Parts: sequence; structure tokens; C-alpha cells
Amino acid sequence: MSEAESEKRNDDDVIERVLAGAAQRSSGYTIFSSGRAQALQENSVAPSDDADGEQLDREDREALRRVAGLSTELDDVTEVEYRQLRLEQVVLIGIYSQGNLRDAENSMRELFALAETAGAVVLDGLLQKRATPDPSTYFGKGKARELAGVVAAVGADTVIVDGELAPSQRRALEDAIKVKVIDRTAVILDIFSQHAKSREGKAQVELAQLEYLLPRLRGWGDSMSRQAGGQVGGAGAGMGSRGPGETKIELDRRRIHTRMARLRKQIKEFKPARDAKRANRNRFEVPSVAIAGYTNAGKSSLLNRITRAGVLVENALFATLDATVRKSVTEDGRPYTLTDTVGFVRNLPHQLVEAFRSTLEEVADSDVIVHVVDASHPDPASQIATVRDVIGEVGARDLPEIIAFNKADLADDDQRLLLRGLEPTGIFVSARTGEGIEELLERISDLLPTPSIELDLLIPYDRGDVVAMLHGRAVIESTEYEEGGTRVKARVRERDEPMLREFSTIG
Ligand SMILES: Nc1nc2c(ncn2[C@@H]2O[C@H](COP(=O)(O)OP(=O)(O)OP(=O)(O)O)[C@@H](O)[C@H]2O)c(=O)[nH]1
Ligand SMILES: [Mg+2]
Repeated sequence: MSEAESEKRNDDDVIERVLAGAAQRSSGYTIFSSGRAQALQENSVAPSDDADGEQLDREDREALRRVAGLSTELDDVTEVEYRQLRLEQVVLIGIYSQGNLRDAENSMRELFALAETAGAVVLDGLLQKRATPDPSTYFGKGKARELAGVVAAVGADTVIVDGELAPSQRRALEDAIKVKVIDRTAVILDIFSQHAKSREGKAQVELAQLEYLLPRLRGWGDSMSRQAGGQVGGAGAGMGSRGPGETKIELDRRRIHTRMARLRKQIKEFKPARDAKRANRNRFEVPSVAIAGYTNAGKSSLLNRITRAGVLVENALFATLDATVRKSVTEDGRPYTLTDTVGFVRNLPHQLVEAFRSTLEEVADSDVIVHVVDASHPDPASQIATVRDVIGEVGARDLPEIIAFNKADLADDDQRLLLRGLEPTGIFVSARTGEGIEELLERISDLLPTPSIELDLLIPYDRGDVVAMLHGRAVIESTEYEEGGTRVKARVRERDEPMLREFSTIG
């Protein structure tokens, strides 16, 4: 089989897989074991803080053990274009420049957690000092060769780059190190595709995957059409560029475009239902609290602690991908909703920012934002900044925000001091020990819009809807059943008062 033919076949597999993927992905297997979850929290393979690139390199290599017999054969390298990470043995690579080593290390740690979450086993992590990525091979030719040695030595079958790779960079790097190479975006997309539950979520993730895949279709026709460089139609492309490869790629492109169009249409069709749901909530105006924050900060755990809702908690990134709404009441009996949201992450692939705008819109709609921050994280400031950026993007910047430093049980005095400095009004809480939860609830209660208008109402028995509405949005002080209907004493919000006037027994 010629090279072009084999690539063609491979493209075929890939496209089939992505297009058919949604169904398989929903089959609901669990990929997290408690053992791995532990490793995430400990950051056991993560580089130490004061190391430079060389040390990191050495230390990590010494700490590694190769799992025999599991490495993938080299033949597989070109086999899969859109790669799935599951259970792959990976080496992480990244670059850092003068003065941002710490940042690069933190980002690397996060990539480590992302890779584990996607189901890969991380064998090594390497950071190279260079101001900008090499345009052709990302790492530069010499370093790429060294990397090839490390990869072979530890028996990795995949390299993950902490950054975004141009399709051509990825190809060149792959040719140099002889194993498949993927970037951070691909890892995040993979996690999202494994975790999306709702039909809308799945459609959005698939769309994002196809968007990502499209410019990365590898094949003869692809490189040829690039050579033809901007000439119109096929006519100027010249001899040899109109082979079966090109036809095939074009065909695939068309199929992908068709599929994408259908997904976009589907997603559009979900919108009215979502808006109706939201409008309904607005009509009944139960005040709402959104729990937002960086991925793995403990948002779902906090929601569980508050409502005992049993929301999926996992020591993994992006455990929550669909917004979960729970009801709660304040001390003085005012009902409100609590919404768990998808976690934020830096460099969220732009395809996904758009895709998850819908979940984030929940945040923009809320009355109060509880911004959960992992108190045990080495770089809380940049996590806070990332989350605030996204909050701003969805137009929720002016909403009251409560900073909750979660995992306070893991923060020592120094860390607490540092966090205090960052956010003097932040509350230390722990979903695990229960520390600070009372204070958090009080703060929420203070910030929620309060019903203050006292009403004494007599509601006819055929107006059950009004009674139900009151239960949703007012503080009910007493209910009695009289001859003329239900007598309710309640406190309501100012803006609800006019429509209740007709049932008022006073005035
Ligand atoms: N020690 C400690 N661990 C916590 C605390 N709260 C949460 N965790 C752990 O942190 C991990 C992440 O918790 P989740 O509640 O799933 O975090 P999340 O913010 O909802 O994460 P995503 O949905 O993935 O964005 C889990 O392993 C929790 O057990 C806490 O107060 N203390
Ligand atoms: Mg969660």
C-alpha cells in the first residue's frame, strides 16, 4: 500500500470514529480509580517549585518507572489522526522563557492532571527554555532529537505539548520523535467528550471536536492544496494534485461540514427549550446562586455540603459538565436555587468557550456568584483571574461575588495569609470538614434579594397557582384554610406586590 493510500485509509477511520463517536462516548464507563484520584491531589510526579528545567528533567526521569510491555508499536503512529488518549503512556513537554518558569511548571502540573483525567498515564515531563516555540518543530530540531531519546527510553507512545500546535508543527515533531503528538486543546476536548451527558452538551462537544479536526486532516490532498497556494478552483493546482487523495480529503471535508451544519442546527433547536426553562425560573423569580470557579476547586463538593444533593464529585478535572440546579432555603425560610457549573481552565480551547457559553449563561443570570477557589493550589491568583475573565465575558462582572477559599483543611497559616492578602473578604471553607459553611450560608443569605413587604392575602381555592407561586418566591409566615380560600401571611419582594394586590385583605 502506498503512503498516500494508507493515509487515506487512516483518515477514513478517524472520521468514521468522530462521526460515530457520540454514541460510544455516552456508554457511561468510569475511567477514574481512587488510586489515580489520589495521585492528582498529591501531584506526586509534578515538578518541585524551585527547580530549573534541567533539574525537573532529571528528577522526573529518576522518579519514573517504565511499565513493561504496554508501549504501542511504532506502526500505530500514523494510524489515528484524531487521537483518543485513553490509557496511553505519555510524556509532557512545554517551554518556558526567562522569568516564567514557575508559571510554566504550574501549567505543566495542570496538564498532568488533565492527562490523567483523560485516562493517560504520565511518565515524564520536560520543560525547555526558549523564548518562543520553534515554528517548524516547536522544540527545535536538536531538542526534538533529545526528546525522541527520552520518549524511547521511558516507553511512551504519546507526547502532549503544553500549548497549541499548528498542524504542520505537529507533523514535523511527530516525524522527529516517532510517536504521536497532541496538544493541550486535544486533551481538553477528549475530556469533554468523555464527560458530556446532556444531548446538548454532547452535540456541542462534537461540534468543537470537528472544528478542531478539520484543519488537521492529514493527507496528500491537503499538502497539495496548500502548495497550490490560493489559486482559484482546481485548475491552477497543476498535475499530480488531483489524485485520489485530494478527492478523498475533499469528500471528508464535505462530510464533516455537513455534519457540523446539522449539529449547529440541533444546538440552535435546543435554545428555545433552555430559554423557556430559564424564563420560567425568572417568572417565579426564585433568587439564584451560581457556584463558579476553576476546575477541581471543589464546587460540586460545596454544593453537596450545602444541599446534600449527591452531585458527582471527583478528583478529576471537569467532573461536572452540565449545570446542576438544587433548591435550598435560607435560615429565615427564603427559598433560592444553587447552580453548580462547569469548571474553568486557562487556555480553554476557543471552540469550547463558545460551546459552553450556555452553561455559563446560568452564571450571568444569577443573583449571587459564589466563586470557589482551591486554597491549596500553588497559584490561586491566576486561577482567580482566569475565572473572573470568563465571568466578565458572559456579562456577569457586576454581580455580587463571594470568594470561598475551599479546601481550607489543606491550607497552612502561610497560605491563609497569602490568600487573605489576595482577597481580604474571602471566606475560608472546607467541604470536607464543614469549616466556614455556616458563614458562607450567612453571606449568601445577606446578598440575596430580600422580600420585605408584609402581605395578608386571601386566595380563592381555584387559584392554587398563586399559592404555589408564593411558595416559590416569598417567605410564608402562616397559612390557614378559611371559607373563602387560603389565607396566607407572607413577605414578598417589592416587585411582586402589584400582582398580589387583588388578593390583599387589607386596603
Ligand atoms: N481536602 C479537601 N478536598 C476537597 C474539598 N472539597 C473538595 N475536595 C476534593 O477536591 C476534588 C474536586 O472536587 P469537586 O467538587 O469535584 O470539584 P469541582 O470544582 O466540582 O470540579 P469540576 O466539576 O471538575 O470542575 C475532589 O477530590 C474532592 O474530594 C475540601 O474542602 N478539602
Ligand atoms: Mg464539579
